[in-house]
Amino acid sequence: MQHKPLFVTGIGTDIGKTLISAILVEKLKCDYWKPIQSGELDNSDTMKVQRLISNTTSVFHPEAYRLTQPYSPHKSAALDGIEIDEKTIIAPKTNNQLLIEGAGGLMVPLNNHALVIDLIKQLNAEVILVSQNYLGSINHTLLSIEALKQRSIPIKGVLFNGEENASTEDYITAYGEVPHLGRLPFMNTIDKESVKAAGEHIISPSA
Ligand SMILES: Nc1ncnc2c1ncn2[C@@H]1O[C@H](COP(=O)(O)OP(=O)(O)OP(=O)(O)O)[C@@H](O)[C@H]1O
Ligand SMILES: C[C@H](N)[C@H](N)CCCCCC(=O)O
Ligand SMILES: [Mg+2]
Repeated sequence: MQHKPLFVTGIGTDIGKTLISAILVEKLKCDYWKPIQSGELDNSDTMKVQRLISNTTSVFHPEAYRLTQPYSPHKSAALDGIEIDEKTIIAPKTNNQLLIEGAGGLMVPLNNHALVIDLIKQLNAEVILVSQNYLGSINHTLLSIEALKQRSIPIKGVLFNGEENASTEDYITAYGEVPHLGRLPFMNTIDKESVKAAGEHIISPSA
């Protein structure tokens, strides 16, 4: 059976999407695709995930846009003298489960009319939302869930990253009516071995 793509997004940038994508890619042996890379082209998210996984099944698909500057994609594109055309961003063909990593959070602009959340809808993907515990994260997580629901985008669940806060996690999953997909503790060492072992903290999103 062909699965819908899984789209790993977060409640903001730098929230742990790439690390969690690596753990999921290793656990599910799925393919990885980062459609838009802004900056760090010599150490892209695709290269980071590639370095952290051990299985030989996962295929890494080339980015649709490789932008040289580390900003919101709409700004990075403008600085490179181009405009992102979201309609040209087509999921790569594969018989394997495809995991897609977004850029920043849901309402990050691709150009002056389309946001990351519009791309998720266009790609007919299901979302894994990465949240992290900080004062204000309940608001950011529930707003993200609300935006997805408003557009009828399926939510596989919320994955919590870092320090545990059980009451926050309970509130988010109860009010948001979304599955809790586990919590990744802070990792002192990030390498192939620890990424493989970290799979135990994550509940495989149900089919
Ligand atoms: N659980 C964790 N333990 C240790 N370090 C972590 C953890 N989660 C994230 N980090 C570190 O925090 C930084 C940001 O994480 P990451 O690159 O995964 O964020 P991101 O959401 O993918 O950012 P972007 O929006 O740029 O794609 C990285 O250096 C990553 O290794
Ligand atoms: C460059 C960075 N690492 C991400 N890829 C893009 C983050 C864009 C955030 C925009 C915003 O929400 O203000
Ligand atoms: Mg990333």
